[in-house]
Order: sequence, then structure tokens, then C-alpha cells
Amino acid sequence: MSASHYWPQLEGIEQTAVLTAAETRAAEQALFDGGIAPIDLMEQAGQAAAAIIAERFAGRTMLVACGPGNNGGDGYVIARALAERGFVVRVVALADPRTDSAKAMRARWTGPVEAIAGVAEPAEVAIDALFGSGQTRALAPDLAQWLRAAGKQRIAIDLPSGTVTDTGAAEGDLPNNALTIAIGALKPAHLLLPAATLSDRTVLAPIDLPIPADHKLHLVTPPPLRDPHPGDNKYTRGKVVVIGGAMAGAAHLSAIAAMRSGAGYVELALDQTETATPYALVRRLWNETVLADARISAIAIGPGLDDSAESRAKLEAVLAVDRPAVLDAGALALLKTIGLDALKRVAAPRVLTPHEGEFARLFGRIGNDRLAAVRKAAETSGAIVLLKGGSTVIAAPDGRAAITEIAPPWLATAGTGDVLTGIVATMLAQMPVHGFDAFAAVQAAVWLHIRAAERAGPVLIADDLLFALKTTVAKA
Ligand SMILES: NC(=O)C1=CN([C@@H]2O[C@H](COP(=O)(O)OP(=O)(O)OC[C@H]3O[C@@H](n4cnc5c(N)ncnc54)[C@H](O)[C@@H]3O)[C@@H](O)[C@H]2O)[C@@H](O)CC1
Ligand SMILES: [K+]
Repeated sequence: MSASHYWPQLEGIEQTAVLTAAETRAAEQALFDGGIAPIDLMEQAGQAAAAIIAERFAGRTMLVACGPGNNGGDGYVIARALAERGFVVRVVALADPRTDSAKAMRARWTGPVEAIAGVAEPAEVAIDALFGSGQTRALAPDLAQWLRAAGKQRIAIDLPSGTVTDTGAAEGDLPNNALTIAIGALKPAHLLLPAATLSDRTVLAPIDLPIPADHKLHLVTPPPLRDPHPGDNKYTRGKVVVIGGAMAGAAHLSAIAAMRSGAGYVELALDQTETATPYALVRRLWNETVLADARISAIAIGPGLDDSAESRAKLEAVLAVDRPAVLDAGALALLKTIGLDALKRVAAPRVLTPHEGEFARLFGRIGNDRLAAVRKAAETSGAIVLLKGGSTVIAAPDGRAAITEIAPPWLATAGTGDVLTGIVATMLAQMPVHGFDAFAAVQAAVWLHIRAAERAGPVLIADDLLFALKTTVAKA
């Protein structure tokens, strides 16, 4: 087993806007309307991609596979730029170029262009410039197979061919890429499963693409956490109440995670209490007065909660309190019977943190457009919805959405979701401290969860995250 990052990684991405195919086209059009020539933008894109390739794959033989559209156009630029740097480059065309820019770039490539059928010898590196953000259908199986055989390693230009830009769907048996070079901006398929798993690494080739100010989707980024200052007390650092039930361990994970994320005061309400470590955790017997304290900053409910009448009464009590609340696990099952309207009883933000099964039970089948499904769920419920998984999608009722990088797969183990719930609760409790809103608070929590998992390392168990959180939060 390897402790290093063998799951897909984003590298050096500073521009965190994520654009759909249509938004990318609109941004390009804005440039062209402003007088930039399309071939100049393509030259910039191809040169930027070639510079990245030259640095990382020095000395390898290259085979550039060009499609008929502008992705193929990028391919011709890359071939020329690599040849000028001394690389041995062959170019293969799937079909003649169809766009003006691609035609122009093919004309500037002075070497031979082979037909796909004629390629016998694979190269060390095959560059997939077949299809990019203009892909409209699945990749033909024989083409996928050809691509797999064309190089010992592959690099995808903008997107791996066969992936759907806006959903991350990827049909068929598509080959893996050592590198994907996103052109101008990240697209949803760079972050969403399964497409995101087709690349070991994803980097961004910078071009002068203007990012529309009203774009609504972005990559989850490091949160701006404020350190405590001498004037703080336990209540200014946030009081979190965690309401547990039948399985007390799950609620303990949430409560201790809330503590380790920096909450000033965490209270755990249970059906029975005992004195145990950590002694700093205040354990109380559940009754409704637990929720009567005006100093409560946020509430978490769900981990370890069964579907009994008592549990339902607890959830009803939480939903009546005008304080930020996160609902997970058992609370989501109960919410199904209470009805989503209950989330709107008070003005304070509500956060739902379902995994796929819980999501489907509450909102219906996810289908193959995870992002659209989560956005719709947030809109209809009025809550911030965080769909957990290898790449986590978060949506706010106002249409804003965010996607995480791919999380360490070691997180797929019991109890890690309970930990996330606790972190969410603390970030909600600390909204005034850090000066962010609930949508940002949830992103902060997911980011901390991923970083804590990296810190905890392979074969982590949920309890390890609790300890890893301490350093993670301190360094955020
Ligand atoms: N518009 C521009 O000027 C720029 C575009 N850029 C590149 O252009 C790409 C987008 O170019 P396009 O919009 O031309 O689209 P693509 O080059 O991605 O593909 C479009 C062409 O492929 C066909 N097609 C789509 N999916 C297919 C499939 N599965 N099997 C067979 N044929 C298929 C379409 O009918 C069309 O002819 C980006 O991904 C990026 O690489 C960059 O050069 C930056 C500048
Ligand atoms: K491609």
C-alpha cells in the first residue's frame, strides 16, 4: 500500500472558477467580440499546454491525436510547439478539421499527418486532442481502444475524450491519463466522478479567458479561518449542541469533531450519560430545555439517531429553533416523514449532509447529473445540500454550488460522516467569527475534513480524524 497521493490530484490550481461548456463558449465569445482573433486564443492555449507537457515529459516521443473541432486545433498547435522544442512528434488526424481556427492550425503544422487506421507503432506519450468541451456523444469503443494503445502514457487536452463536460459522465471503457490539461478554466468533468478518475493529475493551462463575474460554480478552496484572539471566550468561539440517540458512539464522533474543529463549548445531549473522556465534552440527558439556551450557535442532529418517536420529537424540537442546524444520517430519514417544508419553519440556515442513498430517499434518483440533482435539491428544500462521495457537491438554495477535489479514498469508512457533521456544526457556529455565510461554512468543513483525512493517512479510522483535525484547523 502506498501512503502517497495515488488518487486523482489537482495541481497548482489557483483560479477556482468552474465553467460549464456554455459558459466557456460565452467567455471565449466575449473575447472575440472584443477583437481577439480566435486563432490567437488557440495559439495561446496550445502553447501553454505544450509548455506544461515539455516540462513534465521531457525527451519522450509524442503522438498527437487531433479531432475535427477546436480541441484538434489545440492539438496541431501543441505538435508544432513540441517539435520546435526538439521533441519527436507525430500527428494523427481522426478527420479533417472543420473549424476555421483548426484548419489554420493544421496548415501551420508542416510535418506529415497520419490517418488513424495507419498507426502501428505507439509513442511513449499519446496526446488526446480528439474532443474537448464540444463533445456531444460517447466515444466510439474502437476509438477508445485505439487511444489506449497509442501511447504508453496519455495526456488529455482540456478533457479526456469520451467525458461529458458538464456532468462528469464517462461512458465506455476509457483509458486513463497521466495528465489532463484544462484549458482556461476547470470544467465540472475535471472534478466529478467518474470523469475525474480518468486522470492521475489535472493542471490548468492559463489563457486570457475572462471568468464571468456571475459564474455560480467553483472548486472548494481553503477557508479563511480567523485565529482566536485574547478577547474571545468559549461562547464567542461558538456553542455547539449535538443531539444523539440510540447509537451514542456516532454522536460522540460528531461532538468531539466539533470540539476539535475549534468550537468554544460543545454539549452532547443523550438518552443516558456517563463520565468519560474527553472531559471537556459536556454530556447531558436529553430534554427540550437543552435547546433553550440563547447562547447556542449551532445544532447537529442525526448521527446515531434511530427512527423512534423520541428521535422524531428531538428533530421536531431542533427544527423549531432559529439557529443554524446540520441534519445528517437518522435525521435525514426522519425528515422524509416530517416533510421538507419543516426546513423552512425558521429563518436560520439548514444543512443536509446525505450520502447517495440518503439523498435518493429524500429527493429521488440522482441520475447521471450529480451537480444538477444537488442544485435542485437545495432549491426545493431551501437548505444547503452537501452530497457526500469521492467528489462532494455542495449547493445553496440560491444556485451557488461548489465541488471538492477528489477526497482520499480512505475516508470511505464508518463514522467519517459523523465527524464531518461535527465539523459542519462548528463552522456554522463560527460564521460570525470567520465572517462567512453558511454556504462558505459548509465548504470550510468539507475542506478541513479532506485535509484531516490526508493528515490521518492510509487505513484511517474515523477516530483518527479527530486528532488530525487539531493540526489541520490550526494550520488552515
Ligand atoms: N473556441 C476557441 O477558440 C477555443 C477552444 N479551445 C479548444 O476547443 C475545444 C472545444 O472545441 P469545439 O467546440 O470545436 O469542440 P470539440 O473539438 O471538443 O469537438 C467538436 C467536434 O467533434 C464532434 N464530436 C463531438 N463529440 C464527438 C464524438 N464523441 N465522436 C465523434 N465526433 C464528435 C462535433 O460534431 C464537432 O465536430 C476546447 O475543449 C478547447 O480544447 C481552445 O483552443 C481555446 C480556444
Ligand atoms: K481531449
